[in-house]
Amino acid sequence: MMCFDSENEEERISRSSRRDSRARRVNTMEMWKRGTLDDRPIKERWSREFKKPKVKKIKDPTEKFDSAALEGLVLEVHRRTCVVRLLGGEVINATYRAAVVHELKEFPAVGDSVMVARAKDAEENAPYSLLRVLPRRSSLVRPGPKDKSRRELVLAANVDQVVVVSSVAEPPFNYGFADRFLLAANLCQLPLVMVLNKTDLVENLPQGVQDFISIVDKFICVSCKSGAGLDALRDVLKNKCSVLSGKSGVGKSSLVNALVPGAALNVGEVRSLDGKGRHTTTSSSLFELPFGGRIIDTPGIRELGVAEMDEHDLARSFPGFFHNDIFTCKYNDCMHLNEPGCDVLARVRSGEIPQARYESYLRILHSEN
Ligand SMILES: Nc1nc2c(ncn2[C@@H]2O[C@H](COP(=O)(O)OP(=O)(O)OP(=O)(O)O)[C@@H](O)[C@H]2O)c(=O)[nH]1
Ligand SMILES: [Zn+2]
Repeated sequence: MMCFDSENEEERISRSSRRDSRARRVNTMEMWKRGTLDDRPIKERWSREFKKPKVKKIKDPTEKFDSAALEGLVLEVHRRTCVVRLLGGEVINATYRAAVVHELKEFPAVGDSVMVARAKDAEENAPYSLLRVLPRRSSLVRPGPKDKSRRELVLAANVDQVVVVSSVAEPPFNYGFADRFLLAANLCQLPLVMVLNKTDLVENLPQGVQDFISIVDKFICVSCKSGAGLDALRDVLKNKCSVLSGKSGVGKSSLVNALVPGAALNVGEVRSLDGKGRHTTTSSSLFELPFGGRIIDTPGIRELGVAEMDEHDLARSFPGFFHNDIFTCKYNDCMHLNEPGCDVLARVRSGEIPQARYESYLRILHSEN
């Protein structure tokens, strides 16, 4: 007895439409043999659009606006609005419309330079609209495939360096977090600076941490409590735009407060029940440093939901494994685990690739989420 549950029904329909298209092909063959084949391009013969062309008018996002567009810097990004500081210093809210986002294939990110304007006949307190995101000099992008709406998630724009704040104790050094930022920074060709906070709590750095900092571009040991290392950190941040990230509890707020008097971030704030803390998923904040430069305080890559990289992409593009992206392992799909002819393993054994870098790769490869 046949059973037509919904799944079978679907299958049956798809099978029959396959049969139809096969029938059409057969007909075409017949017509060709008989010399009655309509040889107009397939578009002309079949397509509804061709018969009734629909010309899609691309809206000019500026048409409704005054020519007096103003330039500004994005300080925060929310779901539909962003906080922009205009060149004149005024801080405003600008909404970004789907059309703009569609045209840019991109959402605005903290650190972007943008053009905003008010609608032509708007009142004084009407909101601004975002017209354009000016070209980016660099950006920190979440590693992994683009998400469903096929956009890259830019964590911060126009940045010079990525600064990861970790604590050496309480909570202990978080390798997974550091790995992800090291990967993201390397893939975006941005230098990574590791800030090790709470050094007042330990005599010596644990061996694992020492190994890890050997593969970052720069590291600075600080203590917000004693003030040690803060001057060295100021030197590193001076006149640069740095993305700052750190897991909860490592002392990032204490650090920002020490660097930007008046930032008034809550230290040791009670966190929400879900444990994810006070950050909303898309916002970040931008702070001007009193000694020159700025910092962008971003929620972590993990908090943003890591779109896992395809593991073969990871094996091919892991920073520091291959020169000029030339894959030198014997097998194309080598994951550098124990495959014969693996050049990465050979160079880890010879010391050319630091063991810590290889371990960072393994941690990302085997991480879940
Ligand atoms: N011993 C020691 N404690 C520190 C240091 N820096 C910060 N702390 C403490 O670490 C705890 C967390 O500090 P916060 O600045 O709130 O850490 P955070 O990373 O901003 O954490 P969230 O606000 O949860 O994101 C607080 O109790 C601080 O007093 C330090 O250098 N040494
Ligand atoms: Zn390999």
